[in-house]
Amino acid sequence: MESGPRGGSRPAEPGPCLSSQCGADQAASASVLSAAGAEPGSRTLAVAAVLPAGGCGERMGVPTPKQFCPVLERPLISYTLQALERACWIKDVVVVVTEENMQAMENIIQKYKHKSISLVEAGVTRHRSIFNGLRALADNRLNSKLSKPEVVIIHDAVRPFFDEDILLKVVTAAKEHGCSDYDLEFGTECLQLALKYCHIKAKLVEGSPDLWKVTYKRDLYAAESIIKERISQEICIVMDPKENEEHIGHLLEEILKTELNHVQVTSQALYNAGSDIQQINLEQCYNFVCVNVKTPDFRETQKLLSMLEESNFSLLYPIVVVSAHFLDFKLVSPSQKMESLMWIREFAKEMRKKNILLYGLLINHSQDEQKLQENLRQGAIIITALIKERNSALIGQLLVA
Ligand SMILES: Nc1ccn([C@@H]2O[C@H](COP(=O)(O)OP(=O)(O)OP(=O)(O)O)[C@@H](O)[C@H]2O)c(=O)n1
Ligand SMILES: O=P(O)(O)OC[C@@H](O)[C@@H](O)[C@@H](O)CO
Repeated sequence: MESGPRGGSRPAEPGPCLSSQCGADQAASASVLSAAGAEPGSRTLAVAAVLPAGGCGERMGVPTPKQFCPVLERPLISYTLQALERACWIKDVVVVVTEENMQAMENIIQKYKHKSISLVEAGVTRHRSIFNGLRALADNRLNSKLSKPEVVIIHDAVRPFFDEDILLKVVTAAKEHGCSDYDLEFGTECLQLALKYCHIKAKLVEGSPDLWKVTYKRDLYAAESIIKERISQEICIVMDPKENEEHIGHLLEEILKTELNHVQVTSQALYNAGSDIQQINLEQCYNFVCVNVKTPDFRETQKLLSMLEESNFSLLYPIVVVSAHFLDFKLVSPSQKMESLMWIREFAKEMRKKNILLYGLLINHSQDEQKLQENLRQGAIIITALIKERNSALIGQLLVA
């Protein structure tokens, strides 16, 4: 964290936060930042961020620099940018990358629709990279769009987990606090450098445990597990309200709630294929179970898939769709149904290209209430595993409960 030169600010642009929270949070954060501002009239503080991303990740031991390593098929740095973009009050983000990775970084920005980003060439050490980023902000030489900030957040591109609160704390402290000898003695090398070369007073703010840095290969696995867990907290069951799908759908909902007592399970009806997905409040949900009871078997699944395809919900995270088919195995054997269900294999390949993981599940719709409960429980276990694992090797498979 460094204090930057004073200057104006341009309107904040929300990043690709799929959440509608951005607006409300922005207002709350803006008032905190205004309060932190020393100027009369509660002017909002001009804040920018520099992300050093010019390292080669030697300790990771893989040829790709760790900031570009895929986590659930999206480069790690994109998660860090996404987390920064939740703080809509950060006006500009300068990402510092090596010349050879400049194009790769441009592609990431374009693909994941990151906003307000400028690229600067890295230096041979982390501190030189940071210096290049700061200089670009100070000189305003990158392009006329960059505004001179009062506070600059410096955040390693390889620390993808943090929330807006810690950013606010650090920014507020940067504005408010003077030097603490203790922090300078026992803080990081950055604080020493700030004092030695810039005579800038610094304050150490305690971070949260999730601020850890991806350094070794095991950290990439940990990051992937954390992300998988975060996006598995909500399941939406989709069914047709007019058919007996509703009844079986609610039974499945109850059992999933019991199996996964910390996970939010909701149910939704899809009224017609053309309806806007936002209207049915499926935002921020990355897991769907479609209940198909009557023929044509895939009506609900197809409706949902076309809605998901139209939306961009799968841009940032892979979406799991489980197409659940209820058959009474006494009346219709799974093998009889197999042929019509084979479409799922081809369809799943298509969906995969859109980052939607489609799985099939046959549940024995037994007339015996106790057996049905048992089958639903087994189905719930399979659904849970599919959602938690997000295994792309299993897409298009028909699992049986
Ligand atoms: N010349 C450098 C070196 C590092 N970094 C960045 O500084 C952050 C933290 O550094 P570190 O974890 O040490 O990254 P690497 O230098 O890539 O890793 P290693 O030391 O294992 O080579 C990373 O985002 C890294 O890309 C940078 O911008 N420029
Ligand atoms: O080389 P290490 O992994 O110990 O740390 C790199 C640090 O310099 C870097 O992460 C800064 O954020 C610490 O101030």
